[in-house]
Amino acid sequence: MGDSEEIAPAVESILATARERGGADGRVDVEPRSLTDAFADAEADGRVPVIAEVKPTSPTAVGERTEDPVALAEQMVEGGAAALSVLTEPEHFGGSAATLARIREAVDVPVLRKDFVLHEEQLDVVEADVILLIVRFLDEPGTGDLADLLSAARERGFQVLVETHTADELARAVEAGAEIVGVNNRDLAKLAVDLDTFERVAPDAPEGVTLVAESGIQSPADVARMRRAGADALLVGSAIMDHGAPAEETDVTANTRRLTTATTTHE
Ligand SMILES: O=P(O)(O)OC[C@@H](O)[C@@H](O)c1c[nH]c2ccccc12
Repeated sequence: MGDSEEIAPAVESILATARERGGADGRVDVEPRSLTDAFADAEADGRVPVIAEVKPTSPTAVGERTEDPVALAEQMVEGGAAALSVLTEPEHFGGSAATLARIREAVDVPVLRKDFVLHEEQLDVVEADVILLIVRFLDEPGTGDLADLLSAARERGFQVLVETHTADELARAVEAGAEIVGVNNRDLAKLAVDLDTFERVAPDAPEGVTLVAESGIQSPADVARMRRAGADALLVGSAIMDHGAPAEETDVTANTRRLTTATTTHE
């Protein structure tokens, strides 16, 4: 897996199903909504660029949200989200490609397809503005090559968020030509979150790369911390979805707004 650490069993199981999952016969041809323009528009409007994630559940979540994902997505946009991320992995995250298509139809912000894409044909499952490629899971026996998948995605019109977790993975992402790089604060070997990860890895990113801090961002103080460390944008799921809380006590719009209105001096 690029390093010697064992992958958490939950992630192994996600990967095992991802390796088996087929793609689509046709080839998608996307007219993407620009992610970097959406970030710039948010900044111009005084909002922190946040990619809010529609994630019905996850291996680390305490519960599940059963509301209509389209309604949740609309509330996120209402709360100032610059873009949305939609999990399409069905078995461990409760996602679906059809849900992503419905959400993309309902909003006008860019939509990221969050999944474990390992092979080129898996790019063709659904149109999205941005697609995620996870460095740690590529360039392995039985999976695609990062640089090849990056160009295959771009040929279809996708923008690509390349996810890293270490300095070595960041170097591989840059080498492969990534322009938008995510640093995941969650270690997929242990599933533990540590915001130091972004602070450690971000300084190595070359000028001109758009940097997204991913996972574990809970509060306006966390937003401030990631922004001070150089995050151009943040990817937030759990703190907005509030998995454990009952639907009537969860205000997704307010959860999103709390983070999009954070200032760099928040403590
Ligand atoms: O719910 P959080 O801690 O705010 O994290 C969101 C997002 O970063 C996380 O869902 C994620 C980051 N990389 C992934 C890869 C696959 C699935 C999920 C993810």
